[in-house]
Amino acid sequence: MSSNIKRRIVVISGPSGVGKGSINSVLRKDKHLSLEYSVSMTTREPRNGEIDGVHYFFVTNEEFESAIANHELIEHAQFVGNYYGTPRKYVEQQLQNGKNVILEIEVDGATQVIKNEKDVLSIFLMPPTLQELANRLQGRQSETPEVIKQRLDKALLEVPLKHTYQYVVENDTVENAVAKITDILEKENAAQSDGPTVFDRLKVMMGNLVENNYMFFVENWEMNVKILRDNGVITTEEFNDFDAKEKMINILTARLYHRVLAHGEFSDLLDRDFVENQVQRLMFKINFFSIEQKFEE
Ligand SMILES: Nc1nc2c(ncn2[C@@H]2O[C@H](COP(=O)(O)OP(=O)(O)O)[C@@H](O)[C@H]2O)c(=O)[nH]1
Ligand SMILES: Nc1ncnc2c1ncn2[C@@H]1O[C@H](COP(=O)(O)OP(=O)(O)O)[C@@H](O)[C@H]1O
Repeated sequence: MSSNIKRRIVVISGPSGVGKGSINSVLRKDKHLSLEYSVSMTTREPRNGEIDGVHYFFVTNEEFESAIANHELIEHAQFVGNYYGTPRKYVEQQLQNGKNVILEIEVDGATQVIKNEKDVLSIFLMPPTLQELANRLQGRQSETPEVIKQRLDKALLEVPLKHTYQYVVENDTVENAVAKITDILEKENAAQSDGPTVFDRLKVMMGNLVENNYMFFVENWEMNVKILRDNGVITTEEFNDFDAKEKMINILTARLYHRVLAHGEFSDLLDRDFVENQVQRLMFKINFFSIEQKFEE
């Protein structure tokens, strides 16, 4: 394992039926990602084809409640009438074995993990539309119509919480979503990349774009920030630390990367015309009169 690799707890959440299981089963086949899947404990009944100890540890309410009492779970939550929880021992073992551990858990549990565990990488999966989510849930034929309705209602409560995750990834196709999540893991040094990541290549392209097309705005921004320093709005140290060109490149790269993760074809990030066109719009979101940047989507 090279020195800069940092193994992580990878929390992947998203509404029931969005495609978490489908995506995770593809990700886990990619050995270079070193992903181990945390098998959760649940009181839900097994679905057709689900195997105890593989898909879940299927337990009774009493067994689950004693696991809580014995502090055997990293987190737990109730979801549409059943308990779900992550056994601590396996996660800690896998991290010690130099593996990343995927926790496929709902939002309440994810909030506990993000709060209590260190170095968590959190990803929220979104469907292209709510109708598509309903189609997938119905298409899976794993729940009764009543439970499907309950799960769709729960989805309407979970989707607004997606911005509490570091990354929001749309599952339009499993292939596109897997490409995005693979790049995130490599970008976050949770997995070895055998060359520059898409994020790295986008940042180089963005640097060329800013140098060739936007230096007028960089210089203008530097002058405005100098006025802030002269008027005592910012300190000399803040002024000296401010590099408008680097800040613009970083802002534009991060915003475009996150925008395409949430809705778009991942390979477009390497298409110069696409990037140039998107940057023209993103430039309007930069506040050239401040060093703090607050983006509203
Ligand atoms: N908090 C928590 N949620 C879990 C755990 N395991 C599964 N879940 C979540 O519980 C919800 C219901 O899971 P499941 O009944 O398998 O339905 P699915 O989402 O349609 O696959 C999903 O959002 C899962 O991500 C766990 O260990 N802890
Ligand atoms: N990108 C996708 N496009 C169309 N159908 C999908 C996609 N991803 C998953 N599905 C299907 O949607 C249903 C729910 O997927 P699943 O992985 O069980 O979701 P989750 O684990 O999030 O509940 C399954 O029938 C699966 O085959």
